[in-house]
Amino acid sequence: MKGVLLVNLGSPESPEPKDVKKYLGEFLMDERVIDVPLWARNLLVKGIILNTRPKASAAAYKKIWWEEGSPLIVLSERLQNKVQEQVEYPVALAMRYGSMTIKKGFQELVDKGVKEVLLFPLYPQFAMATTETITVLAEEIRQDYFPNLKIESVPAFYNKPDYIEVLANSIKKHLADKKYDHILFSYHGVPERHIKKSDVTKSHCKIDGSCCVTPSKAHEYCYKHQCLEVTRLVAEKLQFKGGTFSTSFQSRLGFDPWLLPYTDRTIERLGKQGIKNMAIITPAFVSDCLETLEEIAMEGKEIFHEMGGDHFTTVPCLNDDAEWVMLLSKWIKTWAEQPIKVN
Ligand SMILES: C=CC1=C(C)c2cc3[nH]c(cc4nc(cc5[nH]c(cc1n2)c(C)c5CCC(=O)O)C(CCC(=O)O)=C4C)c(C)c3C=C
Ligand SMILES: [Fe+2]
Ligand SMILES: [Fe+2]
Repeated sequence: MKGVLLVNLGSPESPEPKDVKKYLGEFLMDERVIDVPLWARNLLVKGIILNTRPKASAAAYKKIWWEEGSPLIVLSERLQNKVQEQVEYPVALAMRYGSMTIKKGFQELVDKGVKEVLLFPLYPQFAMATTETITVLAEEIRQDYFPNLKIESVPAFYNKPDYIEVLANSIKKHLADKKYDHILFSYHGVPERHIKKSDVTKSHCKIDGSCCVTPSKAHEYCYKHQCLEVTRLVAEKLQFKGGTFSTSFQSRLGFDPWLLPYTDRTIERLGKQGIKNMAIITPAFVSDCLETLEEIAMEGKEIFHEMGGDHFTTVPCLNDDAEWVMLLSKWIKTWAEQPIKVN
């Protein structure tokens, strides 16, 4: 039998500093997230970040936490349940970090008789810190605990026409009665170094403003290219006029150069330039989370108002949107009809 494992990032068990510290410890000690040698990662994460950040992060989590739990987890569960209603194959949910492990997800499927799994990282764009860390860990778990299980992974789907259509429809629906002079597409950032490490050609990605628009094999794994493509394709679909939309990158951590321009500075600049009404969409996330509900909808809004802006609208992530559920279900059914292609 076939089955599906949806995988998202994960969240702390609670918004208390001790749980946030535990979560950040697992997340940031991942060599594909903070990609420095182990001794340096230990020093940076265990020596510095875990002694300073959990308190502030916990305060941020407390502002967005729901009665049912972390928005990211609750919204991922709603998505899983709705997809399960549409497909006949078992659909399980796991998180890369935290207690809802990939191992438990595989076990749940195996217990239902599943022998072939569609591993579905819930990220439209490829990144070493998201898609790759999931597929690598899933393969290790398969080898160690489920050697007979066959796994096929879903690659980044950033440019699939049906995905762009669903995303565009959701934006159109949410902005129908809103005032906006500018739309900002804000994606989670990554250090520039990650882009270079993922460059399969080893020479294409110079992050010079032109490599991402010059065709290359590197783009199959270029996070920046894939983000820019989502902006371009959605803008084309919704016929946004040039100059009325732009792209930026949020949530940087540490002192390395991250992808530019930064979202907070872009919001500030737009406000200073006299934009009075702005809308912001966050297509790197399929579920609303700390980064959209706090960093954008609260902090971003505050920056914009401080700069003299009037209306600041945030478009929700796809979450459990009906068209998104239909699309995921369609992809799963199409996959299930083909012989499995093991990675
Ligand atoms: C597109 C998805 C994501 C990428 C790429 C990514 C990279 C990345 N993130 C950090 C550090 C942090 N991220 C944090 C939260 C967070 N990150 C993502 C997604 C991506 N991260 C999500 C969905 C969330 C929210 C999780 C939730 O529980 O709601 C945090 C924790 C919050 C905080 O303390 O600010 C950190 C830290 C790095 C270093 C990185 C590297 C490429
Ligand atoms: Fe992150
Ligand atoms: Fe690129």
